[in-house]
Amino acid sequence: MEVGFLGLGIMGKAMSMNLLKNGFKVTVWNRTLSKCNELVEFGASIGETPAQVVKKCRLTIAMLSDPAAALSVVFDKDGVLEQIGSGKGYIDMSTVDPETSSKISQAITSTGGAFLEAPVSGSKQPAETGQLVILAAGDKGLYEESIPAFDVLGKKSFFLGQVGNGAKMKLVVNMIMGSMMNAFSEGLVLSERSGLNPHDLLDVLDLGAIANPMFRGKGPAMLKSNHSPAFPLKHQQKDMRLALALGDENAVSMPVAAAANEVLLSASTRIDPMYRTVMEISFCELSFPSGLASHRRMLFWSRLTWIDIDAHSCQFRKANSFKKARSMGLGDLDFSAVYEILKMTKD
Ligand SMILES: NC(=O)C1=CN([C@@H]2O[C@H](COP(=O)(O)OP(=O)(O)OC[C@H]3O[C@@H](n4cnc5c(N)ncnc54)[C@H](OP(=O)(O)O)[C@@H]3O)[C@@H](O)[C@H]2O)C=CC1
Ligand SMILES: O=CCCC(=O)O
Repeated sequence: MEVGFLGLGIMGKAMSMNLLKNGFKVTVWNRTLSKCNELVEFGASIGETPAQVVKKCRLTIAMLSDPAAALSVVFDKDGVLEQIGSGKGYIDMSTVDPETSSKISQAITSTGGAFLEAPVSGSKQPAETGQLVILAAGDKGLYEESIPAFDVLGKKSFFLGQVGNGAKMKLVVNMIMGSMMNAFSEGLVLSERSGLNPHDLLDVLDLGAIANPMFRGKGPAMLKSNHSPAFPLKHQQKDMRLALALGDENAVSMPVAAAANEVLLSASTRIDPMYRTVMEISFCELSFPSGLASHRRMLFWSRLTWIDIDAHSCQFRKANSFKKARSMGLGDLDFSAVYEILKMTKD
């Protein structure tokens, strides 16, 4: 079976690799085209544009960051719409809102093409091992045709009916998950500050009624301040924002989710630009290694107080290397980094 794959981020790379390893012919495209090279080593072909991929493949899967990316890949020049039509199927597995999904669906089906939304539950590791949970909705015929691919990508597929239901289910799940991560992080900070050993807390939680794979998997790494990204913070905030909008549309008050969103939002909008500034400071520090002159220069560049510099230099030290730190913001770290933010705001 030949499939196209658009978007080779954390998830798309793992999923397309999985398809290749299981005997599928895969043609890949990514906005940053160089990311296709690793897949080519495993037998993938490259399409230079989304339109080229769709032209070549009867079935094309997309795994893109957010609604803007999902729309751009379909509607922009050289996009999916230029080549989709009767006899071809498009499956968007990105996490987006129901409106985005419906807009894409209408455009695809108006050409005679078939559309399925199929967001997934599960992160980097389940994507690598084919253990995702697939939340499909839309064209039932396309769903059935896609089952061989879904069987490789996931451990269970749900068909949830009309377009929008897959997106809604995914947003509800991630709204719960984002609130859980915030509560978990607060619990870890509270245990530390009140004189308990947070490792004991992990053991206690794991033996009780709220034990779950997320606390078990992420807890020990969080206590080591290891937040290498599986599910980026910026995507969790996007999902929380979209879930809150869904709550608003349905007159559901969600104060817990709204509070969790505030923490996620402050991470990506308030702290992230400061974090980037620290990267600039560090460049200065390299150019002017010591003395008052360099300090003044740093202050001039950053427009922050010394206290800010100290606080954010701590964040800089958490990045594994200077090169990595330069190219990352906090939003690119795993969503478990919300723990660091809660620690900082409670300092
Ligand atoms: N990571 C996870 O645990 C999970 C993620 N998801 C969802 O899956 C989707 C992908 O997540 P993930 O792989 O982690 O994200 P990444 O940030 O790792 O990858 C995002 C992908 O989208 C592409 N992209 C971003 N903006 C555009 C644009 N304007 N036009 C074209 N391509 C664009 C990126 O291209 P480029 O390389 O050029 O930047 C990259 O291929 C998201 O919707 C996320 O919410 C769902 C379940 C789990
Ligand atoms: O959307 C991301 C979900 C991450 C997970 O299920 O662990």
